Amino acid sequence: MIIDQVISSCENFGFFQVVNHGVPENLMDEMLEKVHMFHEQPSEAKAALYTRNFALKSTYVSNVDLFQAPAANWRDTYYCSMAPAPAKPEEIPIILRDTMMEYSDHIEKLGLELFELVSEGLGLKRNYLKDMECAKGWGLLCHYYPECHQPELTIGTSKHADSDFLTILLQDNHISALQVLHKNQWVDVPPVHGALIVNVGDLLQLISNDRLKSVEHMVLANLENPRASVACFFHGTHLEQPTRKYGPIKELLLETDLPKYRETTIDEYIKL
Ligand SMILES: O=C(O)CCC(=O)C(=O)O
Ligand SMILES: [Fe+2]
Repeated sequence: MIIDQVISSCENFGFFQVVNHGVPENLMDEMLEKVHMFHEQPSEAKAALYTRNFALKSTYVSNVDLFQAPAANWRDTYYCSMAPAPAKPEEIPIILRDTMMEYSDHIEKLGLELFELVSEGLGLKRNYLKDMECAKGWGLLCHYYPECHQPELTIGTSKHADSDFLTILLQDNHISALQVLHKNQWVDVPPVHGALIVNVGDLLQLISNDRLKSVEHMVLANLENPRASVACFFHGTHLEQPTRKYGPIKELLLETDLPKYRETTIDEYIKL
């Protein structure tokens, strides 16, 4: 039953919300609280981490794509690489360290379970996506959207689909700012306390040959309060294996169903 629900949500919406996921609710609340605390420190306390050198495993930056994107987002991000080459504990800001390590243990388990469910839902062996190492490379993006005095002129996160296999998103409890595109309409995804959001990313769309669709989403800026979120990106192992190519999974191609994508490296896809 659960497998059917997961797969039909991924096919029809590109995302779903999950409860009873095994991540303790108080840990989720604590994680968000710590993200607020980290970002709400004075700039001097965060300056040492501020960099656009994304080869580093623990970084703080305003707008990852500031110099490439047509417009800036009203958003700052602390990024921490978790696998396969995790940041050293001492590289993680002390405010976030313990909570983040505990949270990431739970998220790793949940991620593996989700890849198992998706594999089975696609009619593949339970370990198929895990064996493809879809769950092997991942990191946490701790976003912060300060309150914005001109929200009608500003966007928190502009429209995009995630450039990964799967994202597990924890969003702040008190603000509805996330929207997903469904049948050409922007639909609010208001926070549900204790729930996590799972997005299909572009790479899962690619390897499933469009059977699953990545979901376009964005975040509105808001006047009243700052908002935090934590996105866990299962982005593959392109840093460690830059030449590895991904294409539609052969077992999913029926006689009438030709590959919609050619094989590509993740770096090539990201550049495009
Ligand atoms: O802050 C959010 O709710 C969404 C963040 C997001 O879309 C992303 O990190 O890709
Ligand atoms: Fe996203």
